[in-house]
Amino acid sequence: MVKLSKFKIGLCQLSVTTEKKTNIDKACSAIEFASKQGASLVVLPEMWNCPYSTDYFEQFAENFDDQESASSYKMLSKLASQEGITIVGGSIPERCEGQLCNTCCVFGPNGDLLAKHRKIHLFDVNIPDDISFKESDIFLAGSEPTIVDTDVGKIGIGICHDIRFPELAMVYQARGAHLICYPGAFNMSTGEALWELEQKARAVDNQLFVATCSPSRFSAGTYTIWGHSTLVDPFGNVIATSEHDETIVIAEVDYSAIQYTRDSFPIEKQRRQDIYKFIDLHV
Ligand SMILES: NC(=O)CC(=O)C(=O)O
Repeated sequence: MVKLSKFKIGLCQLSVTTEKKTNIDKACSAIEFASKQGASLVVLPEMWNCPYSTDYFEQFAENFDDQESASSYKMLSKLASQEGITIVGGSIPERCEGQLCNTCCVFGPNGDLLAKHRKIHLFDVNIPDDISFKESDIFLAGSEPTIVDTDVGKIGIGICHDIRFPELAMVYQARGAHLICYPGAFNMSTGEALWELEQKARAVDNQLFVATCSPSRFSAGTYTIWGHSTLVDPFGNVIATSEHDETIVIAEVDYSAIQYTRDSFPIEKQRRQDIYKFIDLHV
């Protein structure tokens, strides 16, 4: 049940250091700042507590069941309840049964964990003379879509490369999502070419809001990050965005734009399942 159909969102584009405590302190201040600006939903970047680099993931990983050591996880839960807001906690490396996952935790206003999304599509890429990265050397892929009912609507979660798979966004749309949040860390070449395009495509195809949140460009590690955390509406308009520096984007989400867009272009009613013979995405 949506309590707020019009609210402010805060996208915290943080610069990530090699000191975990510094990263947690920065995230904590950013969440408090966004909340003071009136944000009811705050989103953090992919890998906000750890440089986006395969040499750091193991060292920064947390086991969420071990409350003593899970300092990033605990901070998010505490801040959600302290500020009375919903937090889509970007992602951090999660230690799970002897393996690592790239995991996003969502907390509600009383600090409870509402959902946990493990990145489904791992970022394995090799662009000759440009970039090579292989998340699957380190991470185990998640196997479940994650849609979560919050005070600020039904939110589907994807992590970065997950945005490239329209099927995942379609599952979220079919299950009633108002907004899809993609914490992400695109790099310089994929960022310039595809970051905004992918967001607009997922928003327009599914007639819902898309929010992304990235680390800032000058984060630690050798992977150079694109930045540009953004909010796109169901019509494909960029409601708010940023450059690549550390910043907090505050923007208004108004879910009436979803109905307006769907009434204007009733593509859901016009869909010809008889022709595409798609699998049933609603189950
Ligand atoms: N972190 C990622 O998944 C990066 C990605 O998808 C990209 O294009 O860059």
